[in-house]
Amino acid sequence: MPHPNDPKLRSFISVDPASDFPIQNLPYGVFSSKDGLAPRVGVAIGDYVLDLWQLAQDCRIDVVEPGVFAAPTLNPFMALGPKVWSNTRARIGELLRHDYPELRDNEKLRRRALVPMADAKLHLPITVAGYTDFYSSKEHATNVGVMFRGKDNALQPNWLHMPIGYNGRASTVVVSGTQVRRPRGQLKPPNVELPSFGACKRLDFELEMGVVVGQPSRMGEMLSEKQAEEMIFGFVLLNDWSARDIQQWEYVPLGPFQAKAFATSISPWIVTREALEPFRVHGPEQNPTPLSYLKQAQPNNYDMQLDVGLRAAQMNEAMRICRTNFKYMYWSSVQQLVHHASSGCAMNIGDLLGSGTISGPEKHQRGSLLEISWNGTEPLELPEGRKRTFLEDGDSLVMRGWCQGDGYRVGFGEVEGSILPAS
Ligand SMILES: O=C(O)/C=C/C(=O)CC(=O)CC(=O)O
Ligand SMILES: [Ca+2]
Ligand SMILES: [Mg+2]
Repeated sequence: MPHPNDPKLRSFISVDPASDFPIQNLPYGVFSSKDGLAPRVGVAIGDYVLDLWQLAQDCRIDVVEPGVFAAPTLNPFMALGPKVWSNTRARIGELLRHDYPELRDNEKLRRRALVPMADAKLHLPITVAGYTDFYSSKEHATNVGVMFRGKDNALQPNWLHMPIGYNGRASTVVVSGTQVRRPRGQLKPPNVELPSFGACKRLDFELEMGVVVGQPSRMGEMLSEKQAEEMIFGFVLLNDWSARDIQQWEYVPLGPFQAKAFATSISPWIVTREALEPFRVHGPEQNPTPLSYLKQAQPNNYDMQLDVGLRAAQMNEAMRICRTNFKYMYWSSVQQLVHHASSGCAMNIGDLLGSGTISGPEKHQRGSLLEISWNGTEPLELPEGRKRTFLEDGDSLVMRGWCQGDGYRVGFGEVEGSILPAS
């Protein structure tokens, strides 16, 4: 049997080379369709969603209990562990191959199991157990540090020794397409003496990737690089919406709180770690050498292109405002997970780890408006004379990500959200 990542594989379903969802990808999600059935587990292939519950009911995927695919969340499937994840993906890849007749030639089953993407509603794919957000792009941390604390205190002394993070809110993680209401909070601009409570005036996005943790670790247990890697089920695109004015006033000394608690958006498709395997690369050199528990024996970064578009209410299409790459991250997702468990903190199935804002060395690689507009001092020019320092009501933000293979791409689709006025 060919390897499920083989670039030569083709499906009997025709897939455009520019599609994010060729047979080499097979990302998992939760969907419902016009048939009135409850939300269940599916896999994206070209312009279709493959209904895994229908396939399993028909005994076509015997590696798992059909019940796990009837669930409105991937948590029960993730609980089965990496061997089952891998065997299931291999079996789905086999069923979709152009030279494998079992599904290809069974018209009745095909009609039940292949739902046009256009008819599918995509749901939040996991029950988010906990949400942690890191701060692992050196370029982003330096830019924010310069703006918030000045050039001499930009990177704090701990930053080069460990992945810095904070515990965020799982309760407000939403799926792409969910509208985001402008938050209210305490504001105290530097030139004003006392704080007031009101609508955020400096609403921002943050371009991030999210790691979906698919296996638990025990309280008190440390993780090796290998153990941490094997706990990672896959990745999603993540937008850590941020209220910069609330953040600037509240963050000392415990870090972001309400500024980042009102909404975090993720893409509906989880691209598996296994599908990203061919795109592994080394991250930037780490100097000083990390303490031994954080050392990496293998490359744990990914060559993944990322772009962000902004569409104001009056614009027909989004304008690209950032183009960067996940490979620039200083601390890898594996190091973040190892560090997260290093005190004995238990990890749960369904934990979501934000990578931290992904910026890069160049100006066009800045992953937030805070950096793009340099704290509001260099407005971004949109078509027809419009300008932006931060997000306005009605603005829509779209993030995309993909790894480019030879003649195909392994992509994430998009995470989109638009801004509603404060209530
Ligand atoms: O105070 C600071 O230095 C800034 C902290 C953040 O903005 C937290 C955050 O979300 C980090 C990130 O996404 O990289
Ligand atoms: Ca963030
Ligand atoms: Mg958030």
